[in-house]
Amino acid sequence: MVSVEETHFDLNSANALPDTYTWLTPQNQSQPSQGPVSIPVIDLDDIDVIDKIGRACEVLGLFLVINHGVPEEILRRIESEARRFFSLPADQKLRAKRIPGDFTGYGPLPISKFFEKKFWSEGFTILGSPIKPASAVWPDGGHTQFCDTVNEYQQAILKLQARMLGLVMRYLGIEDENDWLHYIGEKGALQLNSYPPCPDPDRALGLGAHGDSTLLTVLHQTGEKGGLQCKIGEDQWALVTPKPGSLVVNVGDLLHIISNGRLPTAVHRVIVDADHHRYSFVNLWGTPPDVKVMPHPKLVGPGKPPLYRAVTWMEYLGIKTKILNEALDSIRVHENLGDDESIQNHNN
Ligand SMILES: O=C(O)CCC(=O)C(=O)O
Ligand SMILES: [Fe+2]
Repeated sequence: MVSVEETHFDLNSANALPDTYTWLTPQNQSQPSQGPVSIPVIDLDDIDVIDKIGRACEVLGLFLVINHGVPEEILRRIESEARRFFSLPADQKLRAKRIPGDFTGYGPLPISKFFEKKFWSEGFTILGSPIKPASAVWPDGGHTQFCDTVNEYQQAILKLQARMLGLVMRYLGIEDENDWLHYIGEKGALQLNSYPPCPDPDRALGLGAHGDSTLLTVLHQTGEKGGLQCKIGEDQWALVTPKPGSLVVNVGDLLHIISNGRLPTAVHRVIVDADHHRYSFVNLWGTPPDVKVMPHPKLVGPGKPPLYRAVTWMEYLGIKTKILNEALDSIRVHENLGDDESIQNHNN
């Protein structure tokens, strides 16, 4: 039998793009279409922050946030721990290999299986405690520092996510925190991504187009070049140019559902570069296990039927891992606001 280690292709030492990674149409346009759209920068200290963050969520579903309160020092530490992990020899990283059906683990990003070609990236997903996968990688105690950093990073980002959710809820007219505090769980999933320099970046893709199964995703990226692109139209992508001190935030499917379709899920993808090794640290924040996510009662009413049925985060993740970009449609119970003719019967 061929072992996993033998079939593992090491992106970090490759000097040509294998066929399995080569997209037939150029993916990485050297001039990404920016169009008239620019990515909003939201200052959390801005006096009009509620309106600005709400509009950013409503228009594009993706923005940069500054004055976010996440200590610089924590961002530096997660970066250094991720570099320490990804620079390990392949066989050591593979000790935490993701087992099919599991979210946690190292390997190609979970959405890869939906795409015809492979992505020029490696990912390490941590849902729940990092101790088990990290101690498999570093059995001699080297995992402690990694786990402490992951936990601190997640705590800091969670605080930010909860603060931003409160602002967005107020924008939507949900003023009382008792009407939204139940969405806040202990922590989300953490996705560490590495995009090594690529020998033929125009024909490769770091990560294919998708929306996240989250309330809000908060992402910290390294370097000045960027790589993340946000979909702004049919085949039109805006580069999310990094801004020092900022974090990227995007609306995920859960918040889209809660907002009853008012806030769009930001569809995004990642392009790669010939020289620049980019990393991203993505906090995918969902709801507590027992919470049924559905259009918020305050956002439905006469002429505003609920567009989606209720799902828990885990149920939705399960659907997403089966049908990815069709997941939202599969739980849709009503086509459009006010369109009474279009009720879908999903019991068929
Ligand atoms: O690396 C990035 O900028 C995006 C990663 C991403 O979209 C994800 O992990 O869901
Ligand atoms: Fe994503």
